[in-house]
Amino acid sequence: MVSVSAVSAIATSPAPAAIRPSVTLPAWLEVAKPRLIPLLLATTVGGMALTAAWPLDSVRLVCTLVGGSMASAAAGVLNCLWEQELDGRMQRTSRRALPSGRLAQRQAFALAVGLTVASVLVLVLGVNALAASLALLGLCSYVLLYTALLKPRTTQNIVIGGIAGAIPPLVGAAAATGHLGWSSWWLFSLVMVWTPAHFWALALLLHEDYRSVGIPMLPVVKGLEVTAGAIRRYSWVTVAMSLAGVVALPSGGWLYGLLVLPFNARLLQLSASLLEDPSDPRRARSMFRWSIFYLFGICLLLVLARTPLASAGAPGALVAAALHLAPTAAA
Ligand code: HEM
Ligand SMILES: CC(C)=CCC/C(C)=C/CC/C(C)=C/COP(=O)(O)OP(=O)(O)O
Repeated sequence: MVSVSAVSAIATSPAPAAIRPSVTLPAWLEVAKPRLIPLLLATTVGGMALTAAWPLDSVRLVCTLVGGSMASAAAGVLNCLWEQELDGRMQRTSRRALPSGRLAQRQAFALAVGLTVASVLVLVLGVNALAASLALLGLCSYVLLYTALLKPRTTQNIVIGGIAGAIPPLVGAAAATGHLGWSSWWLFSLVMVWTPAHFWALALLLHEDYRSVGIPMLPVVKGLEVTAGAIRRYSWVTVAMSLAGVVALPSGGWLYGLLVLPFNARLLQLSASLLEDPSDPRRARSMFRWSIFYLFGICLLLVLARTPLASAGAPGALVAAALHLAPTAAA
């Protein structure tokens, strides 16, 4: 896998073929796409923090994160297997373990099966059947819906295929409570509307690579301006959706609502800047990086909102303190 720093190189280098990953991972680890997993787990924890069952006991928490990581890793390996030939033809991915022959297909397949079985076992035995089923649904929707069906066919591949990446919050909520409340669907929706700004910013940097292999990503088919316009619109939708977190949280919504504002302001600023010059790789790169920081930030705020201080209803406490002080001041 190519790291973000390699993405930087893509954006600035006139010869993308010369790009090297900043860190070379062992082949078996690389195919599991490990760099994506921390953010997928952060959204899983976000899904948990939205439930009344937060905080979870540590065994359940650890089993969910281990099982979720293994399901995501299995999905990554299956994606690499499915796209082995395509990856070999794209400059960004041609050095991946399968196309470059560092890992045999049979070994990768055994790894994917092993990870899937282990993930289901950990989730069923350590969490519950709903969390296990949702993790399997996430895996299947990434591999079958996004990778096999949509990616080679439509510019809306990542909009509909975004379902896969939005499932981890549902896994988190299911792990916490055994069912899916509307607040878990809120975080699911937020990740879905966040995905276009995240991915199309990267696609602006990589559009020539996608064009060369005929993958109909939005900038390839509709051009850079249309893509930047779409990123701008989805950024607005993401901002609007993020604000609903104030009511989705069982407590501490006020703190979340306050602290999410700078994250949103920066998202809108970067999307406006990108629209001014969609061909500027620095702007696209900033947008891509912020998208990742943004979603981590949202999940962190959801957890912060459920800390005892925030849950105590601090605005109420502030008002009470002010009322208490007022007579003293008047006297
Ligand atoms: C359809 C949905 C998505 C698509 C098409 C997509 C696509 C991509 C691509 C192509 C990369 C570059 C990978 C590389 O360097 O090889 C990337 C990076 C990344 N994606 Fe996404 N993504 C999607 C959704 C998500 C979701 C839901 C998350 C987590 C919640 C996520 C987290 C990340 C992270 C953390 C990176 C940076 C990896 C690094 O440090 O190298 N993505 N994404
Ligand atoms: C619950 C569960 C297991 C959910 C799985 C979610 C999951 C693994 C989402 C990954 C989304 C993603 C990073 C796609 C990469 O696009 P790409 O495959 O087009 O990127 P590439 O060109 O780098 O291969």
